[in-house]
Amino acid sequence: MTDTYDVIIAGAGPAGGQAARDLAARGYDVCVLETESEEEFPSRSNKSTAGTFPSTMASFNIPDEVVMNFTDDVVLESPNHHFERHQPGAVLEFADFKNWLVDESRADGAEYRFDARVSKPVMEDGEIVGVRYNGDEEVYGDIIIDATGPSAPLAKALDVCVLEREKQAIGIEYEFEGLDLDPAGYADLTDTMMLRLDHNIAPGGYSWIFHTGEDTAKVGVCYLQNEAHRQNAQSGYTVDDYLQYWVDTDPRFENASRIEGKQHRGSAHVQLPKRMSTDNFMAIGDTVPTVDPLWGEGIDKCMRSGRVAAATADRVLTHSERDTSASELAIYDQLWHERVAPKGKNRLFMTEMLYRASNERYDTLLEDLHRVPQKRLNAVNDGNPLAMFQMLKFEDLSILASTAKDWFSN
Ligand SMILES: Cc1cc2nc3c(=O)[nH]c(=O)nc-3n(C[C@H](O)[C@H](O)[C@H](O)COP(=O)(O)OP(=O)(O)OC[C@H]3O[C@@H](n4cnc5c(N)ncnc54)[C@H](O)[C@@H]3O)c2cc1C
Repeated sequence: MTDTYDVIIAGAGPAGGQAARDLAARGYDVCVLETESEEEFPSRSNKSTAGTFPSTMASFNIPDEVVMNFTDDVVLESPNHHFERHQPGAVLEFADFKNWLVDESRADGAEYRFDARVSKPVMEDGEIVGVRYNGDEEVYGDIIIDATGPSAPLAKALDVCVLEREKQAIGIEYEFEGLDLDPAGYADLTDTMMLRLDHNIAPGGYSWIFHTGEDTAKVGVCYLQNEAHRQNAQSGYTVDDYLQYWVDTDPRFENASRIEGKQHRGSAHVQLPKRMSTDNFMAIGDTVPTVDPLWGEGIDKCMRSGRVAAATADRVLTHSERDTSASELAIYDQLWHERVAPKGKNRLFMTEMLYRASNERYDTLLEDLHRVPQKRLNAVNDGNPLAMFQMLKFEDLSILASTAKDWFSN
């Protein structure tokens, strides 16, 4: 077993798996270190609802075999209203998807070491040249990529990204059977992905029901422990308690039961990254962090960050003089802002405003959505400031002012 590679990747999630896939396909020696055991992979890291859209499926050639259910529409719910939009999607079986990434990259020659918990960088003359894992084992590479999600042991040690506790979103999800997907008074959730804005269920965040076929669905809650959460929180409630409260009070769950062993939980940081690379090093996926602030779409973004990191590595490694210095790898940061999270700042600002709004404002927002032209909705979703401004009402000025105040004081 060689212990020196072109690229070492810590973490076999969507970001690390995709980076390994692209690099192996280009003929580089790649080694992926994953903390979980191969037999149970993914276990703790099987955290995602894994709702995706056709553009992701096509861009990364994701096969139908890892899809649990193809959906037709996206539904937004507030306490008393809903808004439906035709937007095809696919709910993946996240575990199968992660294993598919491993198989694909392995087929092109990537080497995987499971049961390999990365703890810190191996440094030489102030630069990372390898990683330490499982206590005292070491492996070396020209480029090291941290793709371990929020644990980020290498990025933290190199001071590349500082993940803020205040910006950590936590999520919990169960898979259910026996759901009533089309009761009177609610949207028909058959073949849909539904997101609900309701501080009684997810204070400072949102909840969801993603249909996975017949009478089954993925049902979850996530929120940031921010000011909006504190204002609306129920004393002593954990994220699990909120999900239980929803299940106990919503008639759609009256005859529903949890599917044994189908529980997913995890976290991601919703914040703007400052930098993502340094000498011989790039941080990708939720290590950066990369997840879309507004709707928590992380798979597409993380795979795209893996892809632009692989393209950057390819660019610097093809030179006969391999220059993997910070200034050469900074192209990754540039590509990230252009191709992974364009208008990231605007979308983050919009998200912070959205979660500060009241339940009553969520109701009026959803009523308004029926009247807003599709083109403008697309522009809002793309983070267009003018389109965002056009959605505001007079009563939003105080939210706008407090969001702006916090934004500029941080
Ligand atoms: C509850 C929940 C629901 C979500 N729903 C959706 C959704 O519907 N659609 C969507 O697009 N996104 C969703 N996301 C977001 C998406 O899952 C993440 O953005 C994405 O998984 C991040 O990918 P990643 O590769 O950066 O990191 P991760 O998926 O976190 O993968 C990191 C990998 O690194 C490994 N690892 C960790 N530490 C170490 C270490 N020290 N050494 C070695 N290996 C290590 C882990 O075991 C894991 O395999 C959801 C997230 C959560 C938590």
